[in-house]
Amino acid sequence: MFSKDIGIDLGTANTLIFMKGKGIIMREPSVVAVDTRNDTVRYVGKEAKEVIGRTPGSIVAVRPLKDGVIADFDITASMLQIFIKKVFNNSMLARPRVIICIPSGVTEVERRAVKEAAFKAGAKHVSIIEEPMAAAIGANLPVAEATGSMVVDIGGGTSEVAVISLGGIVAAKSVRVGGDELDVSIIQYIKKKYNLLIGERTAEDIKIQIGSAYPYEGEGSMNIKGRDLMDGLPKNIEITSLEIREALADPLSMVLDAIRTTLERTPPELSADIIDHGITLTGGGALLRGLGELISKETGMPVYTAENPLDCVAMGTGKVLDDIDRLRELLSDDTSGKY
Ligand SMILES: Nc1ncnc2c1ncn2[C@@H]1O[C@H](COP(=O)(O)OP(=O)(O)OP(=O)(O)O)[C@@H](O)[C@H]1O
Repeated sequence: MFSKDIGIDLGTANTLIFMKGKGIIMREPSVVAVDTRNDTVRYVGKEAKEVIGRTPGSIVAVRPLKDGVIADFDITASMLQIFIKKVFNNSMLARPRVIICIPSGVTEVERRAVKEAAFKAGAKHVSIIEEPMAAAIGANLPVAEATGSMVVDIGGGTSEVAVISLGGIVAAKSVRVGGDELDVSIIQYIKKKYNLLIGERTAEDIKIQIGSAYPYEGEGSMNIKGRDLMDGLPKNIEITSLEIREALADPLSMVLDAIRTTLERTPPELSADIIDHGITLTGGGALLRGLGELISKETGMPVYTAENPLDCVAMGTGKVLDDIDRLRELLSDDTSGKY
């Protein structure tokens, strides 16, 4: 029977599902709202994200993957099962083959556990692919060729830097700094400077609207709302793009350090290729204004942002599904030879 194989980008911020023959068919935040009275999952994805910070005491919104690791396995597994069932409208004609990309920091136990969750959701075969490899494939880098390609995937919880050649990762570094950490830095900056407490969603909004890594044309300011820590009352303040750039400088310097370290570990022949072809940015963090300029200035390399950076990892899993006979060797755990 015809089976619709799927590729899953199980990210700390977003989960995307690619279906063979259809492309990306689901994009949902990796968020679950749990009713603590009976430990049941009440909402997942977009619905759950909407209720973050607004739930009554008994319903808690959790992000089961945090800082690039699986913080709560059972909830991750339930979320994965709900997403898989959702894309098949709860009716699988035939059991699908699944390729999952998980944050690279996860342990062997977590890796096996994620596979188990996919099996429970009805998968026939489950393979894992390394995140930077999937990102590079999704960004159309020539990963299988004898040339060095450098990818920097900046997600919600982690930033993964890798140099890939001949289908393998030659040098890599992963840091637990991604878009979430940028949001936290904004919260801390505003708290310290203005004694104002803002929520995670407001911080992300500020980052997307006026955040930057490098000066840009049309710099501006934004009116934000929070709770004054002195008198506990709601308050408005005006914040400028310059201040936000200052707030983001520290976490961004950690990403820059990871890029420098990876470049230092890269064999000279491949370094020469990177000078020629540049560094490719993927992941939602790549959308931060001026990030390419900053990395280019600090490394002296040309930097390109992939088209649709948020989709690269899911597209990468999809390309492997589409061309499994040729690309099977890029899966990190397909030792059987029988995909
Ligand atoms: N326009 C934008 N400017 C800056 N950051 C953005 C923008 N759009 C999205 N982001 C950030 O991108 C991050 C999510 O990226 P992505 O979906 O690639 O992460 P993920 O794959 O779920 O995480 P990970 O790779 O760590 O598992 C969030 O932190 C989000 O705030």
